[in-house]
Order: sequence, then C-alpha cells, then structure tokens
Amino acid sequence: MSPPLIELIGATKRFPSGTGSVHTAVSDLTLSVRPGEFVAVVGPTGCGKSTTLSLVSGLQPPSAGQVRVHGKPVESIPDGVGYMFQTDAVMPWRSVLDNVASGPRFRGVPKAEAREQAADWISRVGLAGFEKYYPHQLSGGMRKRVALAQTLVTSPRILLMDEPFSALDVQTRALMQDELLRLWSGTGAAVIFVTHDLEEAVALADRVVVLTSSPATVKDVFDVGLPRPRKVEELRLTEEFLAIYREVWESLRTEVEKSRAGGRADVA
Ligand SMILES: Nc1ncnc2c1ncn2[C@@H]1O[C@H](COP(=O)(O)OP(=O)(O)OP(=O)(O)O)[C@@H](O)[C@H]1O
Repeated sequence: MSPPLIELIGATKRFPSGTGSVHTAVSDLTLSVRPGEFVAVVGPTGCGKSTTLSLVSGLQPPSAGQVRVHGKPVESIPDGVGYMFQTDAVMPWRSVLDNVASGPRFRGVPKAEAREQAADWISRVGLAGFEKYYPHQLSGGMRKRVALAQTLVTSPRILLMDEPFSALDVQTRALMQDELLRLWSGTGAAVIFVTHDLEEAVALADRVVVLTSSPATVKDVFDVGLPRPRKVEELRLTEEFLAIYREVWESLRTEVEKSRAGGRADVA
C-alpha cells in the first residue's frame, strides 16, 4: 500500500477569539489520505471543516500536532496542490483560455505551451469553442467547468475542495459531480472534499469522515465500497447507496443535534 500523501496527526488549531479567550476549532484530529484516494469530510456547520483543509494547504499552521504532505511537515503552501472553493477563482477580466492558462503561466510555463495545456483542459471539461468567452458570458455550471480546468491543468497530486458545487442548482451539481469523478479517475490524485451534502459525500468518496461538532475531531470513518465508475444520479437510487447513507447519517445526526443544541441553527 502506498504511503499517505496527506497526514494529520493529532492536529489542533486554536484561534484567538474576539473576547481575548481562545477558540479551539480543530482538536487532536488524525487522518491520512493515500494517492488516488477520495475522502469526503462532513460535519455540522461551523465545526471546523474548512480549518482542517487550511491546515493541509499550509494557509494555517497547526497549534499542536503535525500536518504532513508528501511525508514532510507543511511549513508553507505545498507544491502540487489544487484548490476549489464554493466561490470560484475565475478572473472576470480574463478570457476562459487565459483564466485556465494563468496557473501554468504562474509556474513559469512559456505562454504558447500554457495556452496549449489550457486549450486541452478546456476541451476535457466540455468547453471547447468557449476559449474566447469571458466569465460573465457563461452560466454558473460553465464557470464551474472553467474552475475545474483551472484546478486540474497543473496536474495536482492533491486536490482540496471546499464545497465546490454547493452554489449550483441540483441538476448542474450532479453533472459536475460526474465530471469531477471522470476527470479525477486515473490521475492518482488524493482528494479531500468538504461538503454539507451527505449524498454528495457518499456518491463521490472512497471514505467518508464524520467530524464531531465543534471542535472538530474525527468521530467515525466509513468505507464506501461502491464500484467505480459511478454515475451519481443512478447511484443515489441503489439500495447499497442508501444503506451507507443511513449508516453515515446515524453518526452525523448526533453531532448535528449537539451542534444545534449549542446554538447552531444550520445543519450539515
Ligand atoms: N481565522 C480565524 N480566526 C478566528 N476564528 C476562526 C478563523 N477561521 C475559523 N475560525 C473559527 O473556527 C470555527 C470553525 O470554522 P470553519 O470555517 O473551519 O468551520 P466549517 O465547518 O468549515 O464551517 P461551515 O460548515 O460553515 O462551512 C468557527 O467557529 C470559526 O469562526
């Protein structure tokens, strides 16, 4: 079995709170992800999911414990990491082609080659013919495709995704989930995918990690033994899917209830 690409070992993150005290967002969290593994992270609203991702991305140093990527402690933003967030990082003043080419350009790839790589990825995400369009001329789903191409064009070994599809309508979201699985399969990239949507987590992942209500630590880990390739819309209707969904929800439900009791109205 290949060694983990991402390791959080007893990771804890504390933030100074406004009142001068300290708020613990993540507590003693241990999780590892191997190459080619797709891990979904779910937990009640505000429990510390994004903070967990920010530890892996090097945006936040842990207050205690260790965070390793490629076997080395994370001290700054590690190489080979692609990000995708709820709000996409598409630049409105640049064409689709230049948006996608900007990552390779930033890494020093010559312009013509960067544009060639970008055109290839634009076509892979189904946007061939839209290279010269600007983001405002595209639908939300198309902009997400641009963001996917932007993320994947640099062939990241690690993909960190924080609710990337949550702003999309249901049908577009399902399409994008399928697209993500198709484009990710065979890349060997390790994925951590944070979501509020338990269906999305089970449909996409090899493992679903349930975090506790704040502060976040790992409560349960569920293996999703559903075969690949998957078509999420079809998968959702199967007995196997529903059985895993129910099991994960049982675990998550208690944390959501604790979180609600603690004053968080939103649920996972
Ligand atoms: N930079 C920061 N400074 C202070 N507190 C922070 C900071 N980042 C996060 N927090 C706090 O840490 C806690 C966890 O936040 P985080 O965004 O990680 O939760 P989440 O589970 O991703 O939330 P959501 O479900 O709403 O997306 C929150 O109480 C938040 O206010």
